[in-house]
Amino acid sequence: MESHDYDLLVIGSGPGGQKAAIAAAKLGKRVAVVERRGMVGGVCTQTGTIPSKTLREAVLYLTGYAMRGLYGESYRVKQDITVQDLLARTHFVIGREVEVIRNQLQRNRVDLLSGAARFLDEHAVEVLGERRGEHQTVTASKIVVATGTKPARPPSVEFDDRRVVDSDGILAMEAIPASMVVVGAGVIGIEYASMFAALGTRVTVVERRPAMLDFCDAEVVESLKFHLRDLAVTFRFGEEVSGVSVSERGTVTTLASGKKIAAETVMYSAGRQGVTEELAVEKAGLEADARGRLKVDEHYRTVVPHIYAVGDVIGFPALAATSMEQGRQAAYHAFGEPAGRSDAALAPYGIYTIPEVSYCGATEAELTERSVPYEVGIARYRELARGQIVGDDYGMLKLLVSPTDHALLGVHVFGTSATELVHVGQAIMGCGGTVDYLVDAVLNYPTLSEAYKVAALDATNKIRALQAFG
Ligand SMILES: Cc1cc2nc3c(=O)[nH]c(=O)nc-3n(C[C@H](O)[C@H](O)[C@H](O)COP(=O)(O)OP(=O)(O)OC[C@H]3O[C@@H](n4cnc5c(N)ncnc54)[C@H](O)[C@@H]3O)c2cc1C
Ligand SMILES: NC(=O)c1ccc[n+]([C@@H]2O[C@H](COP(=O)([O-])OP(=O)(O)OC[C@H]3O[C@@H](n4cnc5c(N)ncnc54)[C@H](O)[C@@H]3O)[C@@H](O)[C@H]2O)c1
Repeated sequence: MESHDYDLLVIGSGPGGQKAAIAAAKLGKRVAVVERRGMVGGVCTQTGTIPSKTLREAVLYLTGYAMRGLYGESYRVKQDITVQDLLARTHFVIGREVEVIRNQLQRNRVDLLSGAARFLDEHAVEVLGERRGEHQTVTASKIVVATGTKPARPPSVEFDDRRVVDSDGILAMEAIPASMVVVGAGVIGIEYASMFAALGTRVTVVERRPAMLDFCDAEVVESLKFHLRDLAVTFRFGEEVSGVSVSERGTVTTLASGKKIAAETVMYSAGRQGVTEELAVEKAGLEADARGRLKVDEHYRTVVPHIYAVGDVIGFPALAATSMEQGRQAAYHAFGEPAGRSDAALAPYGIYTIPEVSYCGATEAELTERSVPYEVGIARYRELARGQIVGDDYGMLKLLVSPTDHALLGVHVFGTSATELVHVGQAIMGCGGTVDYLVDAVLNYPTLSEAYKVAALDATNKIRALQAFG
């Protein structure tokens, strides 16, 4: 180990890279992270999770959307919302987050090397700085690749970062468009579609598949579609974009079916590509697949045992939360530190649409497919005092419960604070708890968490009613 500059070299400072670096530093290892200038914190902090979630918060606040149930449909905090209003908050949060990350790395004595990394061999990496000729070679006994993804850009479409953009380009928009086509109804597409719809943009979502977010609870997705349609979103499912033409007057998106859609802006959110091209992975004995992703084993080891890969560059589930955990697990494994394995089946999903969606555990469709019997318990926010107080009359929490042993099989939440609430159910499932705990528990009042008790009572009442038949 002593012959190398570092015990661990991490390539990429997104959530996966950060946690790998800090975990190794806490084990007393000499660690460095390589990151390009202006990208500290990764896609997560600079162009993905943090900006999109801050933008959403700014949209919710300034449009007064969440309060319209209380004060009426015309309620606004600010009449003419500008891009500057929205982006000011985003830039502020990004700046603060970058400071936090830099500080955490510094106080854990992790070196931050500025530049683009490229493998020279399986232990050596060249770091190319911004200026010509500015480069250094570093060696490490273990390496973690956490280089993430970038938006996939179909070669047939000309992105001009003004009228035809992807989720990176949308953050540099100059004005809020009156109309927009969103290509791809994945999580990114639907999150941005709902933000712009709340701002008053006429949004058309084009999706090749016949449905969206099909991994979520079908009833929740139905409710979400209903809400988005109510915000004037048009869905074109089962339709493929065949081309986009641009002129000074705007864009025209042509679908394979022959339909044409005129809009001020087109936002592509049709998948992402692993960032491995510039890394020269072949020099280290690695090979990326057609989508730029690296293959790993259950310990996040690539085919070269001292090189690990974590985060979006290894593909599904490609979330900030899972990337962080993979980073920590990889570092522990690399240095022989025992680590408990987190149960992937209990990793929650949080979709920051307006309204938001979150779930953990199984869906009804999965349980039906596996012939697992379940009972459903539902709580509607409009019947909760807190639901009334916050003006959410559409939210709901659904529990899927085993009628035999009362185990909690899944939690699905739609509406205010869904992404926070889901963790109560996750904790119960993670600890092998049952719905009976919720039936007997006393919860703060008035809260949205009370939904758990209401839904638990609903489920157990139904189970009891069935048992009456013997
Ligand atoms: C619009 C959007 C919204 C999202 N919202 C959410 C959300 O709400 N919740 C959630 O959990 N996830 C969300 N995600 C996904 C989340 O951002 C990713 O899962 C997460 O960022 C992946 O982390 P990572 O560690 O793989 O690295 P990334 O964050 O992808 O960062 C990788 C870093 O590696 C650097 N890098 C690449 N190549 C090199 C090189 N050769 N040399 C040096 N550095 C290099 C890049 O510059 C980049 O900074 C969102 C993503 C997008 C795009
Ligand atoms: N809240 C969150 O957790 C969150 C938020 C945003 C992103 N993410 C992560 O980022 C990743 C990338 O998200 P994404 O939405 O870009 O990718 P995705 O692959 O999930 O969705 C892309 C969609 O575009 C469709 N599509 C592709 N080409 C098309 C075409 N020509 N015409 C019409 N439709 C087309 C695909 O059928 C697919 O449904 C995901 O893995 C997601 O987990 C997570």
